[in-house]
Amino acid sequence: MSKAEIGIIGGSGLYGMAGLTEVREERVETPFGDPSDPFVLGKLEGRNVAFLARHGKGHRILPSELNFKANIYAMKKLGVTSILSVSAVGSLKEEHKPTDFVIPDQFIDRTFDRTATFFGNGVVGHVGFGDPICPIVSDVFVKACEEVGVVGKKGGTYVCMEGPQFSTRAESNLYRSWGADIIGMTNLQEAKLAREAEISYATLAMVTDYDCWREGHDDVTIEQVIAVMHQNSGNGQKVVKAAVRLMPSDLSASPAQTAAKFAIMTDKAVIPAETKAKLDVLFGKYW
Ligand SMILES: CSC[C@H]1O[C@H](OP(=O)(O)O)[C@H](O)[C@@H]1O
Ligand SMILES: Nc1ncnc2[nH]cnc12
Repeated sequence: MSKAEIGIIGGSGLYGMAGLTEVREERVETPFGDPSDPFVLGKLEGRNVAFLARHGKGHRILPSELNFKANIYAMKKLGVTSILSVSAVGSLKEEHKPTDFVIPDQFIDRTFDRTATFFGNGVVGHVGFGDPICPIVSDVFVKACEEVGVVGKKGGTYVCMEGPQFSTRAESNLYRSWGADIIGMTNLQEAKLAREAEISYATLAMVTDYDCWREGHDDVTIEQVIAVMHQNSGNGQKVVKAAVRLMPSDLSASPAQTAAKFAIMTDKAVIPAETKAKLDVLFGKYW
């Protein structure tokens, strides 16, 4: 039975959601191990939501240590069809100022220590990822920002770096020369796995700093990130609440909802039973 329709992943500085009713915590078991934390299930704006603190309560899990597969699988198991992700990011452009929100629509991958596919172990699949963000959820975030009265810029390229150290100045300038807008350490793997799981995914990226490229300006520090996040997490929660209300209950127009339909290359007859059992929640309807 589906327990939640809309998933919310809270990043650095967003470890809970105000305004939930009928709140209960639930540990979700997955074949990939434990998600970052127990899920907080409840109602927000009359909708069933599932909140997950990406780095766990108390911020215990490094970006490279995140069990992205368990987090996204658990969302699918709960019945989630869309994910509202919230993240802190550095700005790579003058025009994106600390406290601005950006809703990115592209990624550049600079990670090297993560796996981000549910396929493998006898089943080969390839989903399209040319447009990695769901346009419907992205629009919902843009409209929610307008309603709340905060700057919410539609589109932009998010560089996903490995971390946990911040970038060197040479790297930061390289990403700028590529035309990238913002930088963070977490969103690409979530977006990839959400796409395989046919969940519509978008991110509300909260600019906290100018990374380390801006002359005459201090390089990013964690103190700065936390100070801006504290200042902004109230607005972030207001935007998420409005986004939950604005989310269409029918997302069938989103390409994400059928992304795996033609993805599986492997002859169904040769997919190992164990792999099928493990991935049944995700792809059972296709075999
Ligand atoms: C706290 S600064 C670096 C940290 O913040 C971002 O996390 P999240 O995306 O979960 O908000 C960034 O990706 C890094 O993990
Ligand atoms: N400058 C930065 N680089 C990477 N991740 C970040 N998260 C917040 N600010 C960041």
